[in-house]
Amino acid sequence: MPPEMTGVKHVPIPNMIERHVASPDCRVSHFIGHPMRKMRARVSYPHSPGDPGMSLYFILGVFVLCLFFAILRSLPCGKTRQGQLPPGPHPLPLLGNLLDAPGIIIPQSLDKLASKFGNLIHLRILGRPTILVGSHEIASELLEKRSAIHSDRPSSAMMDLVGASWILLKYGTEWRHQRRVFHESYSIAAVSQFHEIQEQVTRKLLRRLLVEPNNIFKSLCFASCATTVRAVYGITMSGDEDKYLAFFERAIDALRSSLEPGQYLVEVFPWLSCLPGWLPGTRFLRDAAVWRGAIEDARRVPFEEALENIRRGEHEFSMISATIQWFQTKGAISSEDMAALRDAAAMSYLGGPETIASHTKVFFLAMTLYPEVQQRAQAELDAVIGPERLPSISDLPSLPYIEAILMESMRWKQINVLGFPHQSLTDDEYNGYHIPAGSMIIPNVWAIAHDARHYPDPFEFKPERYLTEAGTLNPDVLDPRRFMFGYGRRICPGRHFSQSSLFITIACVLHTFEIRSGEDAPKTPSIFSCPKTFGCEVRVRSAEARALI
Ligand code: HEM
Repeated sequence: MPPEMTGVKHVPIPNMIERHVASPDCRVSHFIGHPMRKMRARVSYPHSPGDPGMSLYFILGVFVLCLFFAILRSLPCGKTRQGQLPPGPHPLPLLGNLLDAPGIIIPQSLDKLASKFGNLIHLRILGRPTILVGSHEIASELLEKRSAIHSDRPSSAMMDLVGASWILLKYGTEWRHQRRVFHESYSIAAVSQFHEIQEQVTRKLLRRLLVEPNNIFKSLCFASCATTVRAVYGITMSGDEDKYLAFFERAIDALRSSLEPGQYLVEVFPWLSCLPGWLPGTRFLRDAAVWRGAIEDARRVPFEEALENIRRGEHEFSMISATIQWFQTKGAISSEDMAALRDAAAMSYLGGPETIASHTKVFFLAMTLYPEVQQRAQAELDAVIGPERLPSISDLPSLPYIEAILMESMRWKQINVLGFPHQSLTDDEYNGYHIPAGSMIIPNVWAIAHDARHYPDPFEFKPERYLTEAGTLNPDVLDPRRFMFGYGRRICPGRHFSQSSLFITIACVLHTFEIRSGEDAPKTPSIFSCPKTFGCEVRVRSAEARALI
């Protein structure tokens, strides 16, 4: 992006924006007053009681047929015509390994599976072959080197029902278009345009920690959401009651509920989504209609507001304003451009804040348990930054110990023990094992992050593991950022943005505060996960530090 585009406050309004705001299928401004009520009013079930199109007998007939074929497809078999599948637990007829599914999001069960079957495990979940990959080397071979084969996403009937299939885009033209939008805003070169925003919001976080030292987790969530909403939409969030915090929380809850593993039979039998909503057992259809409203609000309302601000010439620099300028340099803006921008923005809004806040929380937990790490970090900050100023994102190369804390905070405890599933487009073979087309390939991030070959004492928080004796980053140690953001063509496009957000928060908090365990701090926290809340307090380090806040 040419440098003159960054920081520009007013851009001429392209006709496309006008058309988009006024377009009849984009009536978000109508929802602002009563978003949920209006969204719900729009949702209708595919078949009403009086609809003669589908009789109960027909539904039953289809059900029996599907059941028959599902049983046939799921009969236990470790071999296909094309070759031997990777080892794994025995699948049950019809259910496959569905009963193992809830277990695979629990580290202890993943450990058991890996010790029995190794680093490449085959399971049959929701009628499809699922390959769990427990080593970085295999994940990078399949998902990076062979990413032309394994870069699709599985579809989900529940995501379709809640109107969120745009989050799991198939590998194709639409995804490529959206990826170009992401690249334009979040590539390593482009992401520095957000540094000032990230630094400003971090200073606000420090002030809030000073005033509310006991409200740390709420403050972290607010800060990560405020950074994203400001950077993406150019909107400044006001406080805990801000509507964009509420939209975000509702949409995240909706997504979490609809993606709960093993919860919905409709994932096995997608045709169940065609049943009328009044039938007993179709509660999921009614829930989905409510969740659809929450997700659609988050997708459209802030986008419409950002466009309106641009139209009125009252906007701040943001991903939206910069991308629209970039579109203009290429010529006329198409409706596909605007849809790609809307969805890229919404994926940032829904994908960024929670992940960033969760890793920051892990950092706080580590500081309460490893005071010697905190002291060494503060010694580095005192020596490099000094008492006169706060750290900035450009200080990252001079603060290797802080960067090592960031890396260890990502590796030590995971928010999601499994990575995002990829789907194979064609058959593949790895190490003599057959990987059928349509397989879901899921990195077992928890196992990779605790692989003792790369990380001796994997359950200890040891930032020094990434450093040479001279105190510089050691390129021979596997950098957790190489797997925590996924792999290959589907790698997280927000990774550079996230790293600067995490870095500036860690550096500024350590520079100004001392983090201690609070009264209800866990004496021996679980080695597996980060507790939802834990006793933690912050105190200003010194009078000089207070003056900086
Ligand atoms: C610490 C914070 C974050 C972590 C750990 C993280 C992690 C991930 C992972 C593991 C994936 C799946 C990659 C794969 O399929 O191989 C992903 C995808 C994605 N992330 Fe992030 N993410 C973070 C923050 C962000 C932010 C801030 C944004 C946006 C600004 C973002 C946007 C996305 C998008 C759009 C995708 C989907 C990519 C696709 O399907 O092609 N993420 N992220």
